[in-house]
Amino acid sequence: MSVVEDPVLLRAEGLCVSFGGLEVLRQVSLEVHAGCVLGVIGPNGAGKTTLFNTICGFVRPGSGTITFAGQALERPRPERLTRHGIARTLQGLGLFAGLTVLDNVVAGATHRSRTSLGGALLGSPWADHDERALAARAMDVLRELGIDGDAKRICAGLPYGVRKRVALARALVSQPRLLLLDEPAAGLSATEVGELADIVRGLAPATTVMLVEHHMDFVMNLCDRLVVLDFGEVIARGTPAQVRADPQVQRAYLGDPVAAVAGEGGAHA
Ligand SMILES: Nc1ncnc2c1ncn2[C@@H]1O[C@H](COP(=O)(O)OP(=O)(O)OP(=O)(O)O)[C@@H](O)[C@H]1O
Repeated sequence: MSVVEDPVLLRAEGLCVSFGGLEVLRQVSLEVHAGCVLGVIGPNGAGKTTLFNTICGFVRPGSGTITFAGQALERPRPERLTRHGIARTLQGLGLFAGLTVLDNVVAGATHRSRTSLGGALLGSPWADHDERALAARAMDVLRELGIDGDAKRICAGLPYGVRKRVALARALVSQPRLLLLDEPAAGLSATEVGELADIVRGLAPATTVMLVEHHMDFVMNLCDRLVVLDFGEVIARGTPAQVRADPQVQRAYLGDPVAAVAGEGGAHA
């Protein structure tokens, strides 16, 4: 008998988060289907990054549950996320400025190494083998992202668009099942945004993507489904076309360019 796998890779149910008296997430529920690109949008302060932080275990919800690949993610430890099959990029990139591009990317995959710290210090044969395998894998990812020529360069001083790709490579090298991208298009030129969309579309089908983003053209063209947050609540969900036509979404963006939600060329909501 074949086992039918749940098409929902990540499910959040009834997430509530408060900081002091401020309710930042209120009963947020969503599903991320395997192999899809889900975009989370909403005005500034809507709770998007807090939602990511909750999934990653940086923020503990007051109530609610998160299930990943059918297993409850109870108190996920951020440093263990890649072991679960989840990787994340940060708004602030979080690269080691003084390290090379390659070393930054290898740092994202060290959980896959079989070498213990003791083994590495004692020069176990696994240590060399693992290091070479990780470097080869990291080079493959850099090649896929078109920045293998920068592998030996120190990150500091590289153009912002290249450093953004390094951050993406560092997340991808752990071969995550779920990739969380926090404002991946922010600060990129129009050309770079288009290239990024191609990269995300071209990811292995086994990679599911959840992204937070303000760049509406990018979101509307790339995402399979959207969830819209406003003041910590889900106010709409559906395909980009459904969300774009939703009057509540348009109202939420009043004060920001409504045209941006309507996909009429505004770059940022
Ligand atoms: N650690 C924290 N302590 C207190 N308040 C916080 C904390 N983190 C976020 N907040 C507040 O929670 C609200 C939601 O913030 P969050 O960063 O999740 O929103 P966002 O939708 O990602 O916004 P943006 O689009 O501007 O990045 C904001 O009012 C913010 O000031």
